[in-house]
Amino acid sequence: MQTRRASHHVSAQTTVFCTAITLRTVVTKVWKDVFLGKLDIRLLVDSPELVHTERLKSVKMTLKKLTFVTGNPMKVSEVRAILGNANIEIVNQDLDVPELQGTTEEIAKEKCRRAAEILQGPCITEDTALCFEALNGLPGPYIKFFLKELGLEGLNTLLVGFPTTAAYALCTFAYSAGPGTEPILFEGRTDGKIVPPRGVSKFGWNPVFEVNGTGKTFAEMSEEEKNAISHRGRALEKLTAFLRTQAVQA
Ligand SMILES: O=P(O)(O)OP(=O)(O)OP(=O)(O)OC[C@H]1O[C@@H](n2cnc3c(O)ncnc32)[C@H](O)[C@@H]1O
Ligand SMILES: [Mg+2]
Repeated sequence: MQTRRASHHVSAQTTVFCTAITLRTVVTKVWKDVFLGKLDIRLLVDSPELVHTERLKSVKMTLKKLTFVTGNPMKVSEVRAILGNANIEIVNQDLDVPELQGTTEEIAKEKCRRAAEILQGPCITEDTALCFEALNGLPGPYIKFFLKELGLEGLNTLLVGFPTTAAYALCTFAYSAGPGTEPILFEGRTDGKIVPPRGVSKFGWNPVFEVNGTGKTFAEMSEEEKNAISHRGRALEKLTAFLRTQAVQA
């Protein structure tokens, strides 16, 4: 009788011990993934029911949420429309991130680095440049200030006397896996020319940018038409392809 009770006691202890070891292994693996940046900790909060690492990996593969740091609601709406069926939810954070002077790459990387530091987590940022061939690529990343000071007509006046009005729109997305990691860039470009304003003026310099081969400015296109050929659409194609490879390696 005593022997039976003792063996029962030992087997209960063994079960508790094994469960503790298993739990410890799972928890250690999850926190290691979080620490190494393989797993966004917010996924744990969003999906507390998923405690098995294999299932957590599959959550990462779907990349449900991505924080897009921007103060521009039109960018958010275009990105959401373009990513519509890519199974990625864009969460917008309007943080006041300083934009440095420099090349489009330097500006994009530094902005994303700072955004990830403020957020203490992964994020994407985006910079849009409008580059005039006659001006060796200027205003480029400084288009926001030129547009604000000169207006749509002024962007045309700027090119009077130059032999070409050729221009291109350049969109640079930067992705940071978290603070302390080097942002990765994804560029998209659309070629066109600067023309007197045409179409509905809802977003930035859309009315003065006529896309090559279409005879239309961005402001004369439907959202779908613009997104299919835009600098933003092309950059997002590269970003989503990258996110898919990340998921495969997870
Ligand atoms: O917070 P962020 O993301 O920096 O938003 P922002 O509005 O400051 O954006 P940028 O620094 O990239 O400046 C780009 C300027 O070009 C404008 N712009 C950006 N994308 C555009 C697009 O697709 N069509 C027309 N104008 C655009 C935008 O309104 C800004 O005036
Ligand atoms: Mg900006």
